[in-house]
Amino acid sequence: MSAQPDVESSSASDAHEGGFRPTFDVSTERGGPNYGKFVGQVREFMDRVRAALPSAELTDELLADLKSMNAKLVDFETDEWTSPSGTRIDLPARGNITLPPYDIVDAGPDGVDATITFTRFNLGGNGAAHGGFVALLFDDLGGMAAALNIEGICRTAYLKIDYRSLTPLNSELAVRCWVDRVEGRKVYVRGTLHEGDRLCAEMDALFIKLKPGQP
Ligand SMILES: CCCCCCCCCCCC(=O)SCCNC(=O)CCNC(=O)[C@H](O)C(C)(C)COP(=O)(O)OP(=O)(O)OC[C@H]1O[C@@H](n2cnc3c(N)ncnc32)[C@H](O)[C@@H]1OP(=O)(O)O
Repeated sequence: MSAQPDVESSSASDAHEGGFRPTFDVSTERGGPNYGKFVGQVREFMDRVRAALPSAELTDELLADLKSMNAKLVDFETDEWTSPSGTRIDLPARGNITLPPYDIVDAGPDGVDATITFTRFNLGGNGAAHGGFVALLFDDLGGMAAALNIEGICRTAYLKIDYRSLTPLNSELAVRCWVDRVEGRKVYVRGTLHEGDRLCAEMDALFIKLKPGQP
């Protein structure tokens, strides 16, 4: 299991509180004991689709399979606060299939350390990761670093990425985000992404602490 930040339980009466919640119902059981394997298969499928040149027959076969699978999920839609894809804190990236599947190594007021391995789904071009996925990784982990530092919830005001060298696929990378300084509601966050000693990218971001009820 990944090390994960502490989050407290909140009640359903908080349903319309603003922004990203500092607290949400924690459950490592939603979706069942195999939900993590399910997400893993979804991610593998996205990798394989990105890499595949299927025959026309296989495309038709997979299309039928996917229609069948989508139909099975129609009646199980839930809100963002109770979907396991985003709230399963025991899984990489909280089980959120939108995010690159980072693993938290350590997280607290001093910053967030994580590892990430980008794969074929994250391909930008010529073997390197897409810069948008690097920014997405930094936005989420930077937001987490800000939230843990100020014990409040923030939204990104700006997110600047310097791409210092190519970010590879299929290689474990180290990412770190930390709060540089806090000025009132403004939380300035820095970040780095390394392959070994090589710096791939740096982040300079501003997160704004949300006022109570602010969306
Ligand atoms: C454990 C948890 C796990 C969970 C961890 C989950 C982490 C998820 C992280 C994902 C975060 C996102 O992607 S959030 C989604 C992307 N972001 C958004 O959609 C935000 C859209 N923008 C907004 O909603 C708004 O503009 C805000 C909230 C950013 C700011 O509006 P506001 O609250 O009215 O504040 P405002 O008065 O305008 O600004 C406050 C101060 O910041 C300054 N300021 C505002 N924007 C900027 C800017 N771009 N560049 C420079 N400075 C700025 C202002 O000059 C002012 O300075 P001064 O006069 O005080 O000096």
